[in-house]
Amino acid sequence: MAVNFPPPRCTLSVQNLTLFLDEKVLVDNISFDVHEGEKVCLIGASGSGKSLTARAINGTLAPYIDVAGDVIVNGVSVAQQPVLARRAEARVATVFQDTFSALNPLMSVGKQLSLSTNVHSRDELLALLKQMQLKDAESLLSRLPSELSGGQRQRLCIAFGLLSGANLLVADEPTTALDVLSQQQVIKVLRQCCDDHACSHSEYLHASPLSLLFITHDISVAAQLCDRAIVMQDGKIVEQGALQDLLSHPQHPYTQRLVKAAHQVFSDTKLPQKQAVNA
Ligand SMILES: Nc1ncnc2c1ncn2[C@@H]1O[C@H](COP(=O)(O)OP(=O)(O)OP(=O)(O)O)[C@@H](O)[C@H]1O
Repeated sequence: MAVNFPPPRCTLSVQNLTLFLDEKVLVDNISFDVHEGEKVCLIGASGSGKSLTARAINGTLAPYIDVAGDVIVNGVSVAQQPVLARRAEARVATVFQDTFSALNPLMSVGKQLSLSTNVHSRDELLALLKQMQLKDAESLLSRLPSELSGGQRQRLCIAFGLLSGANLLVADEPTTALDVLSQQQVIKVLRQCCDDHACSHSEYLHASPLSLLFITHDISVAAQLCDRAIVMQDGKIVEQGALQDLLSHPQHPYTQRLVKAAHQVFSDTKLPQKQAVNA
């Protein structure tokens, strides 16, 4: 007898979102959903509106930007709500390209983790860092953020984000400033957090499957991580669908250019498969 599973829950629903500055439309009537456990990328050129969309989702939009439409996180309408006004279930974990803006430069990593989270004992902190694939965890705890590599800092920021208990992680260009090996480590951690629910083995992290909105201008990085892609150009969504479909049959001229450029980088015309990250 066929078993009917319930459809996955919608973690994030962006509905006809428009962002204006005075008369100028910066993000133009965009709509998309992210379901529980999904890894979705928002791809577009610089200035296409990706970061503004991320800020509307996580509640950090500048107050002078006008908002129309809605953003619904775990069933709660939050489009007009700044982050500090949000109920716990509508909080969104966010990691940015600039890790220094998220970390206190004058406080050791261990102290920051224990002050801003419920993880206090040294053993618990060490276990957490291990989950983030951070080696030499003992020594990391006593270091300042400036004494970590960019990739280590980015994985630390992912840990901070997830420790908030959020089930939605928005990662805004988290690998852009990193070298290729550090990029791979960050992608591997994000994959584990989403796919294997590795983080949910810890009582300190989210209990339900994590959904990811991964923001990038690089479709070849997105291809290593995400299932679905939303392509933005000039504030509008021009195409969305399964990432592998977009890679093999891009419809919109902008997506076609993105895919062609990515194929030129990988001269054998094969983009990296998601599994390659596990190698
Ligand atoms: N706080 C702001 N005030 C005024 N205009 C803004 C603000 N933030 C972004 N913009 C404008 O909105 C448009 C979209 O910017 P956004 O930062 O969302 O682009 P992006 O796709 O994230 O680009 P990048 O990949 O370079 O980060 C741009 O024209 C930008 O100049």
